[in-house]
Amino acid sequence: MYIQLALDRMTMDEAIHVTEEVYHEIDWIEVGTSLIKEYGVQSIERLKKEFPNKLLVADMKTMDNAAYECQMCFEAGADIMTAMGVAPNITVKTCLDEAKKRKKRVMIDLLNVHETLLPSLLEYKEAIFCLHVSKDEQELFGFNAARFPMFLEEMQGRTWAIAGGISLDSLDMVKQLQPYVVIIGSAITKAENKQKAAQTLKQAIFARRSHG
Ligand SMILES: O=C([C@H](O)CO)[C@H](O)[C@H](O)COP(=O)(O)O
Repeated sequence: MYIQLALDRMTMDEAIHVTEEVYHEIDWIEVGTSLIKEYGVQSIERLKKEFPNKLLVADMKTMDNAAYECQMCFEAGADIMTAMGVAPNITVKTCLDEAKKRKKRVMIDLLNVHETLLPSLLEYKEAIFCLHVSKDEQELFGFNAARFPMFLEEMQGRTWAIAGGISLDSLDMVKQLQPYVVIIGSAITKAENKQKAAQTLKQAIFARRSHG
């Protein structure tokens, strides 16, 4: 199980500082959507420059304009980009094609994907799927991704990630689900002692680390 650190709602300097603090506890770095919106693709460039040895995920949440957005984020240094599963199928497919051309990958965010749409997305065997509970659902409804995860059966045999309000409290449940990637943002980035928070989370995960 890999740990992906999600960097959101902070300045670029804070993002770099947090990553330095927890560098040894995490595997992948996510340039959060909020950083990309606030600072543009320079946020991707800067994080790749600072941390060239970590795999970098650009949380573009692409909904349209796939070729252009892929070019922007991959040229800036992203190793993986995210596309929304609810986007038109041609958009998702174009992201996968663009990624393949460059030997990069796409994470398909299943946020708000209806079960009738899922089968067409599961055709993309090379994708990483992300079971995601949104920030708004977390903050306004108290949901988190480990509590009522959807599409677990469908994820069997696939490469998949889980995201949305995951913390030490929900980690036992996450471990049982055995995702390929566990995406953690606020539980680390908003903790008073970020290094300690990341260390504790990693120790809890490492106790049953199965691959990676
Ligand atoms: O994708 C995310 C969210 O939509 C905000 O852009 C976060 O990366 C994801 O939710 C992980 O962050 P936490 O929920 O704070 O753990």
